[in-house]
Amino acid sequence: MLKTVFQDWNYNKGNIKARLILVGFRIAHLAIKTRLLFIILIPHLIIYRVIVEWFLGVELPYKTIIGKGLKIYHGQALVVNDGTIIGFNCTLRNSTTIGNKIYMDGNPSKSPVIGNNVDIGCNVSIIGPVVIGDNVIIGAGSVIVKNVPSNSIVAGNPARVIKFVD
Ligand SMILES: CC(C)(COP(=O)(O)OP(=O)(O)OC[C@H]1O[C@@H](n2cnc3c(N)ncnc32)[C@H](O)[C@@H]1OP(=O)(O)O)[C@@H](O)C(=O)NCCC(=O)NCCS
Ligand SMILES: CC(=O)OC[C@H](N)C(=O)O
Repeated sequence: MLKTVFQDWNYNKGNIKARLILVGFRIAHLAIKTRLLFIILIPHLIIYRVIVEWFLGVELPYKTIIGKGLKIYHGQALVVNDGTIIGFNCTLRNSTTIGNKIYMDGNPSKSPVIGNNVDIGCNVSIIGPVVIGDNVIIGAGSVIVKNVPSNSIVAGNPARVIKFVD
């Protein structure tokens, strides 16, 4: 866990806000490991929620699974559903939502699964049980409701592949 914290720290050089959010998140995430850790971490979970969610406007729930080396640029209005899985070396930006959808029968869908080295532009919505491959760039303002292949650049609403990268 310390290795992950150091990697996040290095990846967010000069970005004190992202560093604060990620140290808080990594500690909070330990609460999923055991019931005892959850109980010990209750004060931290409350402080994390109030500072990061209410004051900084970033909803990164402690249950979310996120690989090391996450970058958060301009962390405003960033909302991630707690069932989301994000790989390593990914980037999140402002005004982005990663979440599920509610079907007509009232049941929620699964949340997105995002691969490694995925750079998500600003104002992006990734909704539903979609899988995003590795080495992907998602253009600003994209709406993603379908799977995205690895090694691609996608953009638009609905998002489409605009390029494949080597
Ligand atoms: C997606 C992105 C990486 C593509 O960059 P690129 O590889 O240089 O692509 P190009 O500028 O050559 O554009 C290729 C085509 O995709 C379109 N396109 C590019 N970005 C787009 C976007 N965000 N939404 C819709 N279409 C887009 C272009 O209009 C162009 O279409 P055309 O071939 O019909 O003319 C980039 O445009 C982008 O959106 N990056 C996000 C960065 C970001 O969020 N910055 C904000 C910082 S807070
Ligand atoms: C708003 C802006 O251009 O930010 C640049 C920043 N490096 C990013 O990619 O998020």
